[in-house]
Amino acid sequence: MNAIQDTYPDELSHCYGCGRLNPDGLQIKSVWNGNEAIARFTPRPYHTAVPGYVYGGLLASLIDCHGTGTAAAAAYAAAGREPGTAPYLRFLTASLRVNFLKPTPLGPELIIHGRVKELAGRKVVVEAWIEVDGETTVQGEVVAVQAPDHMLANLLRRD
Ligand SMILES: CCCCCCCCCCCC(=O)SCCNC(=O)CCNC(=O)[C@H](O)C(C)(C)COP(=O)(O)OP(=O)(O)OC[C@H]1O[C@@H](n2cnc3c(N)ncnc32)[C@H](O)[C@@H]1OP(=O)(O)O
Repeated sequence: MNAIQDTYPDELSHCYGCGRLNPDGLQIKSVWNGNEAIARFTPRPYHTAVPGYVYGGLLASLIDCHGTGTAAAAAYAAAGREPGTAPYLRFLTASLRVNFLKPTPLGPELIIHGRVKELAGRKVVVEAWIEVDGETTVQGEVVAVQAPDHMLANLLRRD
């Protein structure tokens, strides 16, 4: 199945965390399975906090962009629409909460989970957590709000 980020139009694909057109970014890929979205990410050696452990800001970014990706995938599913079709359901982070439960080891692949807690109107609340070697090390919540029409219209205008 396609990652939701691969269905975003080019103009909305430059985000540092999840833009497929940002060569310097993290290029997070969130795959929706009908119940939750999963992303996989293997931190690089330079994503270090202290030797052997992942930098917390990176972990927060993973929760952030996987949260907005989960929101988009869930919103398309709830509307019975094909992901990536216009009018675009693209979400911005209104609020991001991250709890670092234990240090996250640097080296193994991280699995980022996203599940919808609430979906109503333009707002989706997503609970997300990061699992590594079968343990949850980070837990968070993202309030994602659908990008207002005027913002999208500006970005999608082709001169
Ligand atoms: C540019 C296109 C990009 C499209 C491309 C986007 C790339 C995305 C990237 C991934 C993530 C990021 O880094 S995004 C970058 C960081 N985030 C931002 O810069 C966002 C800056 N903030 C904003 O632009 C605005 O505050 C918005 C759009 C998020 C919300 O403004 P709004 O559209 O006027 O929303 P509003 O009608 O007041 O509220 C809608 C619902 O959301 C709730 N709500 C609003 N803010 C909050 C909040 N902080 N915490 C809890 N809930 C909130 C309201 O109570 C309401 O719930 P109810 O009454 O309906 O229940």
